[in-house]
Amino acid sequence: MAEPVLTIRDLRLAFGSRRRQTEVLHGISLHVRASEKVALVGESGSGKSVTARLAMGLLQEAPTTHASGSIRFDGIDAIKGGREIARRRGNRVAMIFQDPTSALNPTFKIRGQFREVLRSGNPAISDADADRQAEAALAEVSIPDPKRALDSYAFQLSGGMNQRVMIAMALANRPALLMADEPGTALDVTVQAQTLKLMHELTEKRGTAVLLISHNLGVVREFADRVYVIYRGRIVEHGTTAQLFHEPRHPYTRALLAAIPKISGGGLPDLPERSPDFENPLIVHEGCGEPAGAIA
Ligand SMILES: Nc1ncnc2c1ncn2[C@@H]1O[C@H](COP(=O)(O)OP(=O)(O)OP(=O)(O)O)[C@@H](O)[C@H]1O
Repeated sequence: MAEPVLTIRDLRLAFGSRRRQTEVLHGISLHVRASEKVALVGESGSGKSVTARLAMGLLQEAPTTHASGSIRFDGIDAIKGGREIARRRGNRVAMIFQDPTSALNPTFKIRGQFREVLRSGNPAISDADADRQAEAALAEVSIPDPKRALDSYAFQLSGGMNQRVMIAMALANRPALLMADEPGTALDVTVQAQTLKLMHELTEKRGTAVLLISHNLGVVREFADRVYVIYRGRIVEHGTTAQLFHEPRHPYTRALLAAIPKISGGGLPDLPERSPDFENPLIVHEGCGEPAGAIA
């Protein structure tokens, strides 16, 4: 079996001063093997993002952060070598965030940001070569006019386009591991589903390992090979995706499964079939209550 690209053992994290600390991670252990797709699932505040940020070397330098345990990526301990891990970001390990538009720099065009990413993997790359690679990468994520996208600012592109740009950038240096923190949750559900599908296809093609962070077990069902369920800073259950869905053992996993929205195909039962007429708000459709103009 392939060696893990990421191994986290007994990870503990507390925030606060030396004298007064609050522990938020109470001994997390998980691993991700080469080419494997693993999900870390739990509700808001359970400790998913801080685990990923520690693994990316993004948190441990802060004076109010107290981390112990081990996070090994590429033979480097991220707890001790935060700077070294951070240096490798975008090269051997990359991250995709929830909101692509705010993750991109609003003051630079996509072209400049893409060149910077490619240069972090290959400092000697020329502008012309970087642009060629960027165009090919954008075409691969189905951006219709890559040249035009490169000459745009993030705010000129839709959220869905920015998410594709982020995926193209994250995978541009062929990282061994991609960490995706709730990708697309800031966008609508259709775009979120497309984002996950695209990410799945590209990482599958390239053999990139993925750690997907999500609060929604429904989202990870199609995506992940294995799932870790995190609850209040502890892994309460882990197993293959099929095991977890068919035989959930922990009550919290069962509660997460029960929270998956069910689409039965029958539509929402209590709503009238016709939607309100926004061009003629005074016309009241059956079941919609008072006309807009009637509200004092
Ligand atoms: N910089 C910080 N200082 C103090 N506490 C923090 C800090 N960052 C996170 N926390 C706390 O750590 C806990 C875990 O936060 P984390 O962001 O990892 O949760 P999460 O599971 O990713 O939730 P969400 O889905 O809402 O992002 C929370 O109680 C949060 O308030």
